[in-house]
Amino acid sequence: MTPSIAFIGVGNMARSIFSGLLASGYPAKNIIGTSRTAEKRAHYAGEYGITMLADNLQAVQQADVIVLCVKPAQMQSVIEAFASQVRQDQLYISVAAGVEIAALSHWLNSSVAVVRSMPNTPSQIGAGMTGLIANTQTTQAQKVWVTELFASIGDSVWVDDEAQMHTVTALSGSAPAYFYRFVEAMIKEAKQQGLDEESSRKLASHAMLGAARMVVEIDEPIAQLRQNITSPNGTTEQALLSFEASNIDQVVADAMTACIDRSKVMADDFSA
Ligand SMILES: NC(=O)C1=CN([C@@H]2O[C@H](COP(=O)(O)OP(=O)(O)OC[C@H]3O[C@@H](n4cnc5c(N)ncnc54)[C@H](O)[C@@H]3O)[C@@H](O)[C@H]2O)C=CC1
Ligand SMILES: O=C(O)[C@@H]1CCC=N1
Repeated sequence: MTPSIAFIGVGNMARSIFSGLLASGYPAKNIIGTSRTAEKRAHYAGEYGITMLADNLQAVQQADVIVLCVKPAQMQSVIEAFASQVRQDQLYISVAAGVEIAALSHWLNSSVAVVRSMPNTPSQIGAGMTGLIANTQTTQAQKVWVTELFASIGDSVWVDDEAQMHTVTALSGSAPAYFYRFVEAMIKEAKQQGLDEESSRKLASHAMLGAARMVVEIDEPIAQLRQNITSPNGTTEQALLSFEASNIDQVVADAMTACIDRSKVMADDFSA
C-alpha cells in the first residue's frame, strides 16, 4: 500500500519535494499539503492535483508520513498544535534547518519515528541531494523507505552524527544558491562585455551543468578535470590566477562557516 504523505506548510521546499515525487510517479491522491491561505490551497490543488487542507491536525490524522516543511521558527508551535494526535505508526520527517531531533521528538511528545532531513530545491527536477539522520525509534524498514523516497527526487546521504547536519546544510542544502550567485555574476559580466542576456544565460548555465555532470559522472580527481581545461599560458590560467589572488579557498570557507555558524545558532534558538 502506498503511504499517504502530508506536507505541513507548503512553500518552496514542500513544493520542490512533492512536485519531484509526482514527476517520478507518486500518486497525487496519496499527497496532502497544508496552507493557511485559501488562494494557495486552490493553486496547489489545481496545478498538482493533490489534496490541500487548511487544518494541519486534519492532515496529520489522515497521513502515514508527515513532512514538516514550515520555517524553523514556526516548528514548535505548529507541532504542538497537533501533538495530541500523533500515532506511533506514523513517521515524521523534518526538513527544517537547525532544528534538532531532540527538539522535534520533545514537541511531538512521543517516542515516534523522526527523520531529520536537509534537502535542496533541485529536488523539484529530480536532481535533489538530501542529508538524513534518524532517531533510534526509526526502524530499518522506515529508513529504507525514506532512502527510496529521496531517491525518487534525487539522491541522499545518511550521516551518523547529528552535528554533521550543519556541514550538510552548508554543502548541499544552501549550496544551490551559491552556484546561482556565481552564475548571476558571470552573466552580469558577460552582459557588461556586450553579450545579450539569453546567450549569456545559456552559455554560463550549460558550462555549470557540463562541469557538474563531469564531476558526478567521471571518476577522476576534480583537480585533474580542472587541469584538462587549463593550458599553460592559456586563457583559463589567467582566470584561475585571478581567483587565487582573491583567495578563493578562503572566500568559500568563510561563506560555508557563516552558514554553519547560523545553523548552530538556530539549533540553540530552537531547542526544546
Ligand atoms: N528553500 C530551501 O532551499 C530549503 C529549505 N529548507 C527548510 O524548509 C523549510 C521551509 O522553507 P521554505 O519552503 O523555503 O519556506 P517557505 O516560506 O517557502 O514555506 C513555508 C510555508 O509554511 C507555511 N506555514 C507557516 N505556518 C504554517 C502553519 N501554521 N500551517 C500551515 N502552513 C504554514 C507558510 O505560509 C509557507 O508557505 C524551512 O524549515 C527551511 O529550513 C531546507 C532545505 C532547503
Ligand atoms: O536558508 C535556509 O535557511 C534554508 C536551509 C537550507 C536552504 N535554505
